[in-house]
Amino acid sequence: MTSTEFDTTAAAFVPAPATAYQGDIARYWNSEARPVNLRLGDVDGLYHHHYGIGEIDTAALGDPEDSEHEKKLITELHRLESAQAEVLLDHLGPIAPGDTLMDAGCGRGGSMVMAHQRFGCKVEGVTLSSTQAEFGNRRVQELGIADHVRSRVCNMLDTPFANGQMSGSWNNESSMYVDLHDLFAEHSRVLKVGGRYVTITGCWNPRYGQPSKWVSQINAHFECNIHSRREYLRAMADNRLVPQAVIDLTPDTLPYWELRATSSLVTGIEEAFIESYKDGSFQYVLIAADRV
Ligand SMILES: C[S@@+](CC[C@H](N)C(=O)[O-])C[C@H]1O[C@@H](n2cnc3c(N)ncnc32)[C@H](O)[C@@H]1O
Ligand SMILES: CC(C)=CCC/C(C)=C/COP(=O)(O)OP(=O)(O)O
Ligand SMILES: [Mg+2]
Repeated sequence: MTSTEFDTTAAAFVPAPATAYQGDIARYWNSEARPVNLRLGDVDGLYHHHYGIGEIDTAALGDPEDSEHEKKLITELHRLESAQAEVLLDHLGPIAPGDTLMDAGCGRGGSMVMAHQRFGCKVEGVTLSSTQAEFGNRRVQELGIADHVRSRVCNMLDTPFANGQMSGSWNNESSMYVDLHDLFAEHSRVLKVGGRYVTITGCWNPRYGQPSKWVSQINAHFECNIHSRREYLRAMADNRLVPQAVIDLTPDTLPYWELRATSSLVTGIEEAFIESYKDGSFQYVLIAADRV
């Protein structure tokens, strides 16, 4: 094994879940195969489990009566999901090819591939799902980048990485499955001083008062526990993560949801996202923080 290669035996090891809840989440993602995720990923081989941002390209969508319309709609939804990951990566700051990044809750690995393609760096992903880790590792083998990008089955609250090993780390729609104090303690441990942490997440808005019925519906749909914006900022402050940018992406994600609601790939959760974003009870937020 050369110094640039990963030890793939570590990627194949599947530990027992730390809690019964984590076992539920592992089972959930092991059996997930929704067309809204797989058909979008098939567009260019980047498989995401997050949502999209940006304006709809109506010219690319063309005429709704066109026989190719559904295919164009899928391509457009996928473009918006990749645009979301690009915005997350924009906020990591300068990353060098010799750096390592951590993707906490990496899903099928689309964001990790994009990070490597942009920075040339190593990317370590952790997910509770062995199906997702195998999928991600197969994909990077096909792309010939398995020496730089690796997924493993691992609890993001208790990773095998060394103190200060990471130049940057992120959660892309994966922080609603864990306690935020435990999560940010782990990011703070693995990040070097001066490293950057970024999250894009859905959070309930403290200005609304308490989680709305729509937020409760989203929690039940995904078996997750959405936190408030206040909780994010407090848990970061308690763990040496100092926000450098807090961006409300809610207006940028609404077009994605409104377009998705017209597609054949709807899953039934579209109304809860659209209504909660519109009534102000739920927000789609990016937070970038410096590890100090
Ligand atoms: C909605 S998906 C997001 C996937 C990915 N970040 C993306 O943008 O495509 C949520 C992910 O969080 C992971 N996850 C949830 N709790 C976790 C934990 N305690 N440790 C590691 N991964 C976890 C799940 O396994 C799943 O991969
Ligand atoms: C913003 C919030 C609250 C996200 C919850 C986490 C989640 C399930 C994200 C999308 O995953 P997915 O891409 O598998 O979902 P879907 O099948 O709906 O596209
Ligand atoms: Mg999806």
